[in-house]
Amino acid sequence: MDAQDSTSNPRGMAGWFDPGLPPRQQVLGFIYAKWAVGALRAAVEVKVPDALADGPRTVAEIAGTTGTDADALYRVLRAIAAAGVLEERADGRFALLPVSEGLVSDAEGGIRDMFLFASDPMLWRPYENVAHTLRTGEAAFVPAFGEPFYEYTKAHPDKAAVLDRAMLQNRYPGMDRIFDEFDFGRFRRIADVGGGRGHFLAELLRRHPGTTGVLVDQAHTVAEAKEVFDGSGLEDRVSVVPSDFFVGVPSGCDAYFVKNTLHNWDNDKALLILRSIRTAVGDTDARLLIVENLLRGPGEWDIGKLIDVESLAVLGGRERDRAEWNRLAGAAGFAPANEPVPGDVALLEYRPV
Ligand SMILES: C[S@@+](CC[C@H](N)C(=O)[O-])C[C@H]1O[C@@H](n2cnc3c(N)ncnc32)[C@H](O)[C@@H]1O
Repeated sequence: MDAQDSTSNPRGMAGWFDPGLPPRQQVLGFIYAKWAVGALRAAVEVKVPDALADGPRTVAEIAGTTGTDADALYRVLRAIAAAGVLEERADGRFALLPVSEGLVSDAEGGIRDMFLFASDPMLWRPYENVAHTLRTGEAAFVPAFGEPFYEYTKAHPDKAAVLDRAMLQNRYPGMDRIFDEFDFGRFRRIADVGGGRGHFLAELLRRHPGTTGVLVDQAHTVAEAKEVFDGSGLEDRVSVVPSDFFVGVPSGCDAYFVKNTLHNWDNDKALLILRSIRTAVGDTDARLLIVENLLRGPGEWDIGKLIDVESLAVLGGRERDRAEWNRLAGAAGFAPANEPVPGDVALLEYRPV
């Protein structure tokens, strides 16, 4: 078995250990990731991948395009190449590799915005003080930025834009499997609660021409939904409804899709969101469709267990296993209606009771 297999490696991230060190020191290999991410983030910020999009370039050429110091740039690029993200050629030119092509701006299937969000100080600085969260239970984001994450992004439009743009790229192979396997076509009207700018709702509507959709998110986020829907041909099939999901969500839908959103919140807050949905469902048979990491059991490798610490330290949120989801949904008045497989992103269907 490949030690770096992200889905089934029984020893977690053993591929990050440095076998060149004595066993008691090998965990220092995790620190290499910090060095690599810091260098790569800088290169992505100044758009080195864009400068290489049309082919290999010398450091002088890249420094000219990106407006950077050639010596510092060379050292950063050399480090990134050593880490396997760029190619450093014998003739002194640097080139993109398949793993760096997705870091070019607007690359098809790319993840530049997601990479910049995930390595942004918003998500980075809480990691400087996860011990605060351990000692107090409070998200480390709060002492670092003076307020909770979503209040901070509401007050800082530039940071909200970093988040919202990243969510357009919040897409993994597990999600494609869900789109392919789950029959969304059986619904007439689907609400995407906390649906960001509507990227997923647009894809659902495109795949299922018989459905209509309701995009539900904060006013400043749905204000940008026109970027997704204008000119898409879907304009007549979508309603955009700015709402605070703690207060209420629109009724009249036969499915309420909530993706990568409930994990942002602790059980008390997540329950409020689910109760808003349950109120909207009323006495209909509308379904609750939760898409989140579904945690595997004790001792098993699961990337969701690492994401859980980010949810905890940044947002005070949590990833959950099946029993936790069922308890939460049950408290809001929903019963399980399918049997998703843990260990990846999963769609949990619930019916109202
Ligand atoms: C992590 S994002 C997920 C976005 C999208 N569902 C996805 O998977 O890409 C969480 C979303 O919850 C929204 N949100 C946060 N607080 C909210 C509130 N009080 N009412 C409605 N939406 C809210 C955010 O604006 C954001 O779009």
